[in-house]
Amino acid sequence: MSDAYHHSPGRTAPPALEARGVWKVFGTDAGSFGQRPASARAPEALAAANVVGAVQDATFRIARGEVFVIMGLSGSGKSTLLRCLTRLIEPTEGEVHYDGENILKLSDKALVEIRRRRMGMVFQHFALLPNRTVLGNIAFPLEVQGMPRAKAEARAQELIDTVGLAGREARFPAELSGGQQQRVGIARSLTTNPEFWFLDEPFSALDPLIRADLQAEVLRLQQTQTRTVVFVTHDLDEAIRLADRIAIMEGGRIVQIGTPEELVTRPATDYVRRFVAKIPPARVVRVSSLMTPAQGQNAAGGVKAACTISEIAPELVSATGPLPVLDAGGRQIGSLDRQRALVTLAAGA
Ligand SMILES: Nc1ncnc2c1ncn2[C@@H]1O[C@H](COP(=O)(O)OP(=O)(O)OP(=O)(O)O)[C@@H](O)[C@H]1O
Repeated sequence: MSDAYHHSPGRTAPPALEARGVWKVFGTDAGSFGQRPASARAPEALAAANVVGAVQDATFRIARGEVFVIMGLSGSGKSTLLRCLTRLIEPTEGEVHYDGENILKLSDKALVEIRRRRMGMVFQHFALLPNRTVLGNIAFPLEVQGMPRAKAEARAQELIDTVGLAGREARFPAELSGGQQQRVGIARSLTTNPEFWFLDEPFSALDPLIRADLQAEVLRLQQTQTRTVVFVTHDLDEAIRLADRIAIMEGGRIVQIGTPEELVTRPATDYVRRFVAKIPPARVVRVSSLMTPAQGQNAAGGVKAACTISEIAPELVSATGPLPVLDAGGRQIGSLDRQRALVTLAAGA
């Protein structure tokens, strides 16, 4: 995750990916839906007409390198929205721009090309090729692109090491645990070095420890090779761990988009408030939000502005006065009142 997005989410760079007024409705054709006035698109009107508004008027921008998490209860429209973004499902209405180009206007051929070269995808249940080894599965997308097998396998080997599968390259999918299979899926989705990485509930079927391992893996990969990531989950804990920003969906609509800190400290609706109620503020509130700006000399020690209050708990406990706050480069940009930070640390704990 890059610090820039915590401070000014989505505003510093031109959007890598943008959805404008995206709708996906089931139960009517796009033509007749397009003629509906706004009043006939309200949730009650859709329900009365027996139309499922799986995604309703989704509009957002995702900055390059951002981890954007789509979260919501089962049936809220997360998967459908993700599939609209990749055009695995044809939206009923709206626009989806990659670097300013609307992919809904692309020919099938151009779309396949953009998916192969620029997008990587991981799903909860996706088919590994049963007759290919781990190495063969991971090399597969490159072979599809026409890369000679030996070269593709050399690249695959690098990824095997990256995702911690070294020593298992000759195994077949049936000989792997669920967590290992997901690691193969992750590696396979990254062989082409995609700029955009889409993950749809990739860890939901795994037990909590393996799940935490793989979340850490995603964060580690993101630190070494930054991509624009769209991650779908119904697990708020996972969302908070991974996200620069989270979009919360309810009944097909995005009800709030914000950093984890914004959602916890300023929930826009009761629905969001109930979702985030169990999250201790210290886990999401950043030092930068509580500090008083100050220019100082090079401080001998201090805490990073981008850290959460939980992350600096040891420093807070041992400090005797205000703590210098440092930017990523180690320059002092503020001062943190210890008492104020301790109040946040205690809240909800
Ligand atoms: N092909 C389809 N035909 C009709 N309705 C559909 C279809 N696909 C999805 N829906 C409906 O659209 C809504 C959103 O579904 P979606 O799968 O996107 O939700 P979700 O938030 O991803 O749920 P989950 O967490 O359970 O996967 C649901 O009401 C679902 O029943």
